[in-house]
Amino acid sequence: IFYDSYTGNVISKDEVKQHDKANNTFWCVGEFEPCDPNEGRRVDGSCNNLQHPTRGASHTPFVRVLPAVYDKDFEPKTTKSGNAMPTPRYLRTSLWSVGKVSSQLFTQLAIHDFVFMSADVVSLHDTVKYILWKPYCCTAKGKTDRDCVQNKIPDDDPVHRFSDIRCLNMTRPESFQSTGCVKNGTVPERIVSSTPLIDLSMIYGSVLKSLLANGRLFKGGLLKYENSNGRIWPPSTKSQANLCFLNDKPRETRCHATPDIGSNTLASVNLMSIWFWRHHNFIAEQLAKINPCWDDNTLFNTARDINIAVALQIYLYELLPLFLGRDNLVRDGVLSPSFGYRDAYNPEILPQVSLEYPFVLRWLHSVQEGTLKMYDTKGYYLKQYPIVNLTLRTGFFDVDNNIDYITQGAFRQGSANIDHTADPDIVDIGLGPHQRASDLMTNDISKNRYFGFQPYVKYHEFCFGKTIKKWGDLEGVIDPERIEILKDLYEDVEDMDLLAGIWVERRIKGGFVPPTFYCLVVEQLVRNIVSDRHWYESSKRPNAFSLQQLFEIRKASIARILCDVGDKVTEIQPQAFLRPHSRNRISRCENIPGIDFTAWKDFKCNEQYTWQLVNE
Ligand code: HEM
Repeated sequence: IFYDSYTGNVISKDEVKQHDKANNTFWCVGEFEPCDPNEGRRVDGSCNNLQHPTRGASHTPFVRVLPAVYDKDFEPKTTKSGNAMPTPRYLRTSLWSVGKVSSQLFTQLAIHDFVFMSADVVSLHDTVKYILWKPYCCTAKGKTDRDCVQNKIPDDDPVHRFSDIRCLNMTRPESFQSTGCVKNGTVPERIVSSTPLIDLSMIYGSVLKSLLANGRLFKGGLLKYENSNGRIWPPSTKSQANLCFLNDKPRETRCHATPDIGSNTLASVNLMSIWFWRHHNFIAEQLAKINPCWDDNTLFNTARDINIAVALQIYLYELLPLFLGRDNLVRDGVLSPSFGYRDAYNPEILPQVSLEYPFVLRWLHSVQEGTLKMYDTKGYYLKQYPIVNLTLRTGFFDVDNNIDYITQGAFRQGSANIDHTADPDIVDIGLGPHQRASDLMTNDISKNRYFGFQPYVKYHEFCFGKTIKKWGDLEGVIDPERIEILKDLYEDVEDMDLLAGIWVERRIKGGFVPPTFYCLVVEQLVRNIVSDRHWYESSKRPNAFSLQQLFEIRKASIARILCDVGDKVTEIQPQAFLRPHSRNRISRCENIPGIDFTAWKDFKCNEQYTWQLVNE
């Protein structure tokens, strides 16, 4: 059955032909088998909501927490008085100091996991577009291409007053309008290729065909794998021309050919993808030992279901409470207060992502350290490497034991501190050799405007019910010295960009993140839980876990994953998102609890197997 990706309505073969002619079928048309209410989670995300089968699939619309605001022709809005807004780079350099301050609390591993959680619901084309497809935005040609955004650098810029760089490259976000699915002249609605729910899109992809071709081994429920230098890797592309542009050839050759090649992008996504890829196979092997008569399909589907549940369990119950506050998350319905089932499914809420959710996660760019530190297995510091030079460079991990040392560093090195300081590499290099210069956080403010987000004060009102009309109303929300800077930057408090407000807010009570960041992340997580018919804590979903199985999933931890599939990890601290300290000592893996897979023992299968053995 063919569906219009935007409206979700069934369309005819003739209409599909029109899209073929316009060369936009990939974006605008979804083709799905009829739904079976008893089927598990589909890779393409379709049929999650039985009344709206396309919702939950890729290339379907985001929701907006607040309606968009744009100027004429969907250009970014001006100030209340009609003047130009302050330039993104000027805002960034004014609101952030630059330097290196390590968190004494959180590890780099926590940041790796945050990036992986974000990557599950977005896709790389908006960045690839200005790196590869339209690299000319800062040239004269860029002035005439409507897709191009030229982020100006002021002449007195603290860094580039010493260089000739006066513009940072960017393109507008791809939308249903830009891809030709919806007519121009309507509010631009963002389009991405991942499925909107958190379902390990980076491992299994978002298209069944790709999973079958590039993922499944069709043996023992396993994902395809390769053995290189004694390590297990996801399958790699054999073509010289591949996405890993920064591989330092001829030594570095590896590039993943996984169902979603986005696994090659940021170093964090890459590492987490390698671990969760291997973790699928680890689970499948355990299940095969316990249930020797399970066929490949049963092993694969059960391993995938457990792998997704483990990822969610770790995001919700291990990662997020550390940053957002456990009590806050229980109060707001993100964490279940009990160990047992949680049946929160509501078919009236569609499985979608808010446009604001992945956007506000960009605040974490300020918590990214510029260098990855490398340690040996005994915790001796060896060396470090700039993380910005590892984007699209999978080959690096496969040489010189780098993956071993980087894995050790992930749980020993601090993240950047949560403060008013951003790492110099993140704000002046950003994309490494992919661009002459780039500032991730300048792009973030610029994207804020191209997404048409309402001003910060409107989101503050949405989240906390408090109207802010004058600078004085921000007392208690933002420190006075930050308000002083903001006053110099913006003509009026109501002009302040959403992200600028988040950047300077005081931390939330009981957690470490800005309150409006908290509000918009929680808003999405709750939507996720109630709109996902296959939510792992539910007792009513198809093939739901037994209570005993769910209790086992609750034991999952990032430390255990690294013990099971990390390279040369034999000891680690139990709470590996936190730096080791006296109550979180590095100890041997044998002491880290893990899932007991006998909870999945299939007695029918075992009876039959025993019977077979007896007869033989
Ligand atoms: C070295 C580290 C990192 C690099 C090189 C990097 C790079 C980028 C780039 C190039 C973009 C697109 C910017 C644009 O709109 O033009 C981006 C967006 C984003 N980044 Fe990062 N990033 C890094 C770290 C992080 C971290 C730690 C997080 C934590 C969650 C994160 C989350 C995001 C999110 C959610 C987006 C928006 C994606 C989208 O909406 O398509 N990034 N990043």
